[in-house]
Amino acid sequence: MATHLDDIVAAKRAAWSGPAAADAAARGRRTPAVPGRFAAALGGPDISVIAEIKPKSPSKGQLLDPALAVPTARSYIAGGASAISVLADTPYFGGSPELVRTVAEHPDVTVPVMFKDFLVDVRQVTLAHDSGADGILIIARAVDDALLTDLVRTAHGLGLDALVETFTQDEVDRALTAGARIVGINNRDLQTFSVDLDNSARLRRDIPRGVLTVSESGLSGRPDIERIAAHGFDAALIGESLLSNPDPAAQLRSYTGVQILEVAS
Ligand SMILES: O=C(O)c1ccccc1NCC(=O)[C@H](O)[C@H](O)COP(=O)(O)O
Repeated sequence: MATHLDDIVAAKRAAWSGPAAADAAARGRRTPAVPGRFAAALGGPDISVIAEIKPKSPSKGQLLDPALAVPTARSYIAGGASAISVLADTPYFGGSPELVRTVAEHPDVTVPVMFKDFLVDVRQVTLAHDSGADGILIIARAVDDALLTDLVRTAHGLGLDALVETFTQDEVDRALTAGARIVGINNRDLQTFSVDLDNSARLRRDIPRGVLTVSESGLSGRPDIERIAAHGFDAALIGESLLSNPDPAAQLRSYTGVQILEVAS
């Protein structure tokens, strides 16, 4: 059965199938990328939060007026977010590369920004770079091994960090083989939209030390954050629960000081 991800990826492949999409890239980046900036923001003894700006989503519908992206980024930073993820996809998530640029280039945005799209073509990495992002997200399931490796290498070559999102053990293995230095584990099943935090717990075990880990999706409340920190995650990627909270800064502050437990691997 086709998943929601399959539909999104098919649309993205169609959009990037010709030369026209490449014209959307390249308006030039205002300041050079600082290699490792995004990854460095996720290090440290306490759990980091990548707070997401996602105007809408297939699972939750409308979440944020894109015109409020910068004020939202300000409250995320006031609450202690380590980095901000901005959706670059328009049809399904209501973001755009321009929205990434608006947030990344704003003088009040002092933390690294991740370009969040569905990558199916290396030209999208250039687009992310030119949009002022410090990191990209690559969904392992959306690409084959050769393209996964190419996307990771291209990102590193341009001074961007790559967070490779996985959902199964096989995808974790593929991410590590492709040279991922940051591995994300999705808690959301993109076929049913059900969320299971145990997926993070299961797949975290065999990820070696030295690779940063991010638990993604469906996280809300300090108990969730403490739970993933107890499994050794360096960071949490959080969107919907922050966007539906009238005071996201207070929510983020409530996660302060959650220490990451050492894992055996
Ligand atoms: O969020 C969705 O509904 C979604 C649907 C189909 C593909 C991907 C989707 N989300 C991508 C994400 O990575 C999440 O936005 C991110 O992990 C934050 O999740 P949440 O805190 O649950 O908003």
